[in-house]
Order: sequence, then C-alpha cells, then structure tokens
Amino acid sequence: MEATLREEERSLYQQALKVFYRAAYVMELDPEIAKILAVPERSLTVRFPVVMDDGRIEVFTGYRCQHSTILGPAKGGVRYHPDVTLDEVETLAFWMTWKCSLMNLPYGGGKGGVKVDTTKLSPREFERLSRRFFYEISDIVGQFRDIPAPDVRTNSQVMAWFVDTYNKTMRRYEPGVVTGKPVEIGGSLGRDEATGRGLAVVTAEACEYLGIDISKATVAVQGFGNVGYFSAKILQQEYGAKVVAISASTAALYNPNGIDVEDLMNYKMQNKGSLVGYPKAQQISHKELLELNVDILVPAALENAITEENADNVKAKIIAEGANGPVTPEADKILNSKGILVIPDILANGGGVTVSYFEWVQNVQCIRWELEEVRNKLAKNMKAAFAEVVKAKQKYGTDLRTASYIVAIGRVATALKLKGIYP
Ligand SMILES: NC(=O)C1=CN([C@@H]2O[C@H](COP(=O)(O)OP(=O)(O)OC[C@H]3O[C@@H](n4cnc5c(N)ncnc54)[C@H](OP(=O)(O)O)[C@@H]3O)[C@@H](O)[C@H]2O)C=CC1
Ligand SMILES: O=C(O)CCC(=O)C(=O)O
Repeated sequence: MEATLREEERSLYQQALKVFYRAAYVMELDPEIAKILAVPERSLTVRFPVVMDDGRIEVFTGYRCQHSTILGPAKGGVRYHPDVTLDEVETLAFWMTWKCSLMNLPYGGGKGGVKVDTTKLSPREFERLSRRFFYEISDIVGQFRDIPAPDVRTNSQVMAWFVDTYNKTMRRYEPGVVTGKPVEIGGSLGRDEATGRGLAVVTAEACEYLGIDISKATVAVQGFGNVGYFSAKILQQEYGAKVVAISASTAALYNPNGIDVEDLMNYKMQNKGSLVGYPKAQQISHKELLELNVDILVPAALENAITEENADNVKAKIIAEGANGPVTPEADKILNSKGILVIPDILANGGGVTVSYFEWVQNVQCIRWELEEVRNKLAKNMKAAFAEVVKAKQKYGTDLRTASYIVAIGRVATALKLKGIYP
C-alpha cells in the first residue's frame, strides 16, 4: 500500500523526468551527471500552527525544495493551493533549475508551497499563515542561499510579510532574501508584469519565426491572474494582437471581436474576483477555450491543462506556456506531430525570474533601476534565450522544449564538472 501511494504521489516528478531524460539522450549527457541532476538536493517539510480568528488552532503543511544549487542560490516562488504536495513542489523546483539556467541567471532551482485554500482565510489569518510559514523555513533561505518569490495565490504583499518576518527573525536587514516585493520596500519596477511581458516578447519572436503577423493574430488565454492578465494585456496593447478568449477558475469567456483586457480586469475586481456575468462576451466551457481556432494559446493557470485527452483538438498554431507544466509529455508528442509550435514554460515564463534576478541585483547593490531599463534588459534576455533555443533546435533537429532543456542542462552539467561534488 505504502509503495503504491508513493508511486502515485511522485507522478508529476516522473512526468517531468521524461523531458529531462529525452534531452539527456539527445545531447548524450554523461549518465553519471544525469544521475545527480535528476534528484532534488534538499526538501524541507514543515507543519505549523496558526490561530484562526475564532480562536481555533489549525495545523498547516508547507514545503520548500532546493532542487539544485549548482549555478547559485536556489530560486523560485511559493505557491498557496489546496492541491499542493511535496511531489508538485519538487517538480516545480526541478523546472526552476532549468529555467534559471536557460535564462542564464546565476541561480539554481527552488520552490515552496503551502497546502491551503486561501479563499477560506480572513486577511489576518492569511498574514499569520504567511509569516509563520516563512519563519519555519528561515533556516534554509537567505539572499545567497535560497530566494523565494510569488507564485500561484501569493503576491507582493505576501513577499512583504516574508521579508519582514525573516529580517525580524534573523535580526538583520536582508531585502534580497525574497523577490517580488512591493516597490516601496525594495521591489523592482516591472516585476509585477515581468512574466507576462517576457511571454509576449518570446511569443512575438515565435510569430516572426513562423511568419505570422502578430498584429493580426488571435489569442486565447487560460488563467487571469498575474501571468494571464499581463500576457493578455501586453499582447493586446503593445503588439496589437486580438485577445478573443480569457478564462479564470470561475468562467471562460469568448468574443470573436476581441475582449478588452483592462475592462475585464476591472469587472473581475468589482465582481469579487469572478468573471461570471461579464456582459461583453459569451460564456463558453473551459474545454472549449483550449480548443478554439486561434493563432496563439496561452495556458497560464496550472499544470496538466493540455493532456492526451484534448491535445488532438487543439487548433492554435503557437502555444506559449505561461503556466509551469501545462502540457503533459504525452500531449506534447501529439502537438508536435500536428506541427504546433510549443514555447516551453522554462522559456515562455522565464521573464518573471529574470526580473526577480534584476530585483536581487538592485537589492545586493542598494541601487534602483528605472522601469525602462528593466524592460529593455528583460526583452534583451528573452530574445537571447529564444535565439539560443532555436540554434539548439536546428543543431539537434528537435522541438523547442527538448532544445531548451539541452541548453539548460548543458550549462548546469558544465558547472557541475568544474566544481566537482565534494565540499
Ligand atoms: N507569478 C509569476 O511570476 C510566475 C508564475 N508562473 C506560473 O504561472 C501560473 C499562474 O501563476 P500566477 O498567474 O502567478 O497565479 P495567480 O494565482 O495570480 O493566477 C492563477 C490564475 O489561474 C486561474 N485558474 C485556476 N484554475 C483555473 C482553471 N481550471 N481554468 C482557468 N483558470 C484557472 C485563476 O482563476 P481565479 O482568478 O478565478 O482564481 C487565476 O486567474 C502557475 O503555473 C505559476 O507557477 C510561472 C512563472 C512566473
Ligand atoms: O521570480 C522567481 O524567483 C520565481 C518565479 C517562479 O516561481 C517561476 O518562474 O515559476
């Protein structure tokens, strides 16, 4: 029984390993190196009490995984979600290792999570949970050890509580221990929009690569949080693309004449976070959104949105993975055989961690950059990563995901060989 449960629990990590081993095979990676890189260096599980507003105590479970610290301190967000498991957090940390390497950042990969339904917490309970979680993981984080950031259902306010808790606990000022902070307390201009902006930049590169005019392209976006909103907004406002469909957990909406992204966000804000009842688009099913006849599909919600069940029905020409792991390896094969260009998560959403790196650089040096400087540097990094991946795709005759992993694994493997394995 124990063995069966363990196998099931680890399934997301096992899926992720398939991509890693495919790239390792194509690039002829030394199997001894692969053995080291295939497993996380360290995972911490914490169980901690929080006093609820009615006086009850609830015990929550959280995790912080450092998959790799070969290229530098572990880096990656913290997710709050009822479905968070150690398997998911370790997989997300594994992906961060390859993302940071591909984006050419001096970081390894990490990720954290707390199993909690934040919709059931009051604002005070939310703050107490955040502070207590960060206190529990304070022993293993630090601006040169492991640097958390926002992810699903965490935001700059949560980062403010994290950094404050850390600084009070450790009795020192260390703003670089967390990125994605509010600008007023050491955050970087442009971090909030960074993942969406980076996605828009590489999507434009992919359009050019395929000979698609982005200003005439249609777009469907799954997820209307940080990544989905900024991706949709920037593709619409700065690249002139027509965003015809947007979904969140509450509803999926479609208007063939286009949806005004800003107008929909205002509606969401005034409608307690729900998209239901938006009068300027028709409601469709979540399944229909993914199968719309659009040029660009941006899955920007959670893992496993496109599986072998629905991949054959996907009609987009480009899939830009805003989320981490939205396409399963089985679905990937189907999409590739249909000639759909998938911009993999570690490339498409690498803009977030890139500007996190910019924030950390500013913190460590006690300086501030202008927004234009951040945006220009981000665009340059995204374009460079895209070009590098296309070069590897051509060299190895493979898809963009395998090519991205080849570039990313190559850098980590070289660093590992140079550094060796002994302390
Ligand atoms: N934040 C960042 O900088 C980065 C995030 N990512 C990844 O991007 C993804 C989204 O993260 P982020 O935007 O930060 O998270 P948010 O919590 O800000 O947003 C998540 C969005 O997904 C929606 N959603 C949840 N389930 C569904 C569903 N079944 N169908 C449609 N929409 C759904 C939510 O709906 P509702 O609004 O109703 O809750 C919400 O709009 C994650 O995979 C994350 O790991 C990757 C790189 C960086
Ligand atoms: O900004 C960061 O450090 C990490 C963002 C993140 O968690 C991700 O890219 O998935």
